[in-house]
Amino acid sequence: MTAIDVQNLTKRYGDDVYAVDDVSFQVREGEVFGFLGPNGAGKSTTIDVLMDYVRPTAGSASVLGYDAQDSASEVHDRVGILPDGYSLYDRLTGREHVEFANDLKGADDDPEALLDRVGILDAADRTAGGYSKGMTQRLALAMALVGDPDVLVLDEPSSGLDPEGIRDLRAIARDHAADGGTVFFSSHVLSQVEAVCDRVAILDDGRLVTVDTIDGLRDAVGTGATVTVTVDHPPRDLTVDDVPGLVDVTVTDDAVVGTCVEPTAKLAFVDRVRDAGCTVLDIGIDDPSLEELFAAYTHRDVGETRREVEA
Ligand SMILES: Nc1ncnc2c1ncn2[C@@H]1O[C@H](COP(=O)(O)OP(=O)(O)OP(=O)(O)O)[C@@H](O)[C@H]1O
Repeated sequence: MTAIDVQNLTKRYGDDVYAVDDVSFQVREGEVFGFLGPNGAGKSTTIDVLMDYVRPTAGSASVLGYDAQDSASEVHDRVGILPDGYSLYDRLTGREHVEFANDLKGADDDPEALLDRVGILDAADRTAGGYSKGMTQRLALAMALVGDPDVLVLDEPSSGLDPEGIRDLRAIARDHAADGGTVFFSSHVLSQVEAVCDRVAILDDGRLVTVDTIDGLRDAVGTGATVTVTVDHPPRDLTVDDVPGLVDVTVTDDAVVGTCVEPTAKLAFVDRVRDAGCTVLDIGIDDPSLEELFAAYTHRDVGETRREVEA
């Protein structure tokens, strides 16, 4: 079944700011779906429409078959949201925040179990005013998990988290999907999306650029994997011209490097190096990073993409 269905969604502010421009995509139940785009791409606006925080100019959005506008309370009952830049109540403790979320959701979850799951059980009875940025984010994630929602919407969830927090977040997202739930993971941090998502939508300047698996994106861009075969000595008679999908072969004193635009070319390439009398000492494969794919799709250079990612 479709968990999230966005059809021809447009949100315009004033006469000429198209925050989201004719965007359509579907998220399947049980998948971790990455929603990727640079700052200002329209990610939060799309989420705001899903939650009926803003009304679309045109098009529609639904969650688990419920129209985001007409059935907002049914949507809210089934969605746990970690909003971008969530503000806590300084004078309430972590435990009280989870109890508050329980009240809002009509749930009866054990605050300690949830706080433990996000790694801040030891701060359960401290007031949130003294929480660090990472702890704040962890608490907001615990609140999103209240009531075991069918759909988890995470807007820039790794913001403020340390590496351990990021690992915990990924595990929570994957567990949620493994249990049949759906995760909508919006981020401008490409590596986060790559590590956890089944499929990715790329949004740029309000428009949907593509929706695909990470492997599908790689195939479509066709930038290929770099295969480095470390050898005992340079090959004497290397014949590679007839290997389909193998391009740009270079030979150094201790390695033969080829770009494979077809997965099957990798093994064939290594075989040919062996056939040329070399002993293969090591094989390294570097797939193009999501950063490079993103740059290719949005027609930016990788340096520009990196600057946006780091912003
Ligand atoms: N209330 C508003 N009034 C006017 N313009 C807005 C409003 N909300 C968003 N925008 C504009 O819409 C565009 C998309 O913004 P949005 O916040 O959805 O992007 P985003 O992809 O979530 O970015 P970020 O990663 O920085 O959070 C931006 O150009 C933004 O300035």
